[in-house]
Amino acid sequence: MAMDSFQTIFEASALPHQTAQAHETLKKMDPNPPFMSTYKQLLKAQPSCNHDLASVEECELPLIDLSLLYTENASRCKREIAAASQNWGFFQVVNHGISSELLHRIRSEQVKLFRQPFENKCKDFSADAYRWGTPTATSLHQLSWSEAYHIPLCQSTDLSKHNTIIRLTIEELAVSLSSLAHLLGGVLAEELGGDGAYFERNCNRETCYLRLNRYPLCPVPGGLFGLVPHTDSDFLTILCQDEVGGLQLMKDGRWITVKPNPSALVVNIGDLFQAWSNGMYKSVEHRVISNESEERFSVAYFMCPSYDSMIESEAEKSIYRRFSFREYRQQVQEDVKMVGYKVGLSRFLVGGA
Ligand SMILES: O=C(O)CCC(=O)C(=O)O
Ligand SMILES: [Fe+2]
Repeated sequence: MAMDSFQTIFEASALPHQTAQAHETLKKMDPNPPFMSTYKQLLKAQPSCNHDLASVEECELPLIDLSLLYTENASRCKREIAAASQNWGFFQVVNHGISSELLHRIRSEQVKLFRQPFENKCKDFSADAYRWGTPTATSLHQLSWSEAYHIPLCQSTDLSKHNTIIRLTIEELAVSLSSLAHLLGGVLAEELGGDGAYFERNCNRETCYLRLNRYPLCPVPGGLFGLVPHTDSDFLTILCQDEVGGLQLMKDGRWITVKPNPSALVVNIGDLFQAWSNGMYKSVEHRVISNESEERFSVAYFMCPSYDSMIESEAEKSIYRRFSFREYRQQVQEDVKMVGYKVGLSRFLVGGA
């Protein structure tokens, strides 16, 4: 039965009445990465992937109204941001100061960018910005059914050789998201009694990244991960998602689905903030679930420091040893290569191996 449905997926893409030439032309125009042919062996070996997604509950993340920061309720608002970062590692913000016109503009540029033929995608931005699937996957559980442009903002001047509009839109968005990230980072640092200006000094537009994600329709029965479970290797991430949904996070040992809120941005704590706050703020595992009927888009801004920035908490007894962002990145890359996955912060525990 499972094998039948797998064959149907493959055969659906074979059009018997087409000439070879027409087929070639269609293939050339296809925006989708060649998931089915590339992962044919994995899909054959494991025709459906039981991620046990059915039992996942939907919830609303703590919702923070940032306009309160400019009222007499500012202290309460700051405490709520810190509490959500401790208890959830995730929250959503409204009245965040990013214009909805700009968010719509980036979305429509992003859609155009991803709708171009697959063949053109590597050519548009600098060579290694465009990624799709998971080249190292040896099982369906390790495969991300998505494509992305992972854009270092330091390259914003030569971001896109051909497309000026998207370049300008990305630059404009980076400026706004950078102020929002500094604002949130400052609040979180001050709530810890720490250095509120740390992020202004160590993270600037040159050191941060913007990631444009697209989750294409996934015809595999039972669905696959759009993005495999992970934590982010930054201080904090600001995410603008569409209304399709699919983002899930780990809370109290269970996966829960985040209910999309069209007027909110989602914020999550990354590994560096967990270390910097001595484990107070949580870098929580999250993942995206693909679906077979609606494609999904999201934009993520990663607040990262310069590679030489040192990450250490001001606590008397630090859980993690002092490390540079460069060291962290290198360790993550080495682990992915050697162990097959990101080990993350546990590598940097005081007294750890
Ligand atoms: O698309 C999403 O909802 C999440 C994206 C994400 O987690 C990431 O890019 O690190
Ligand atoms: Fe993430």
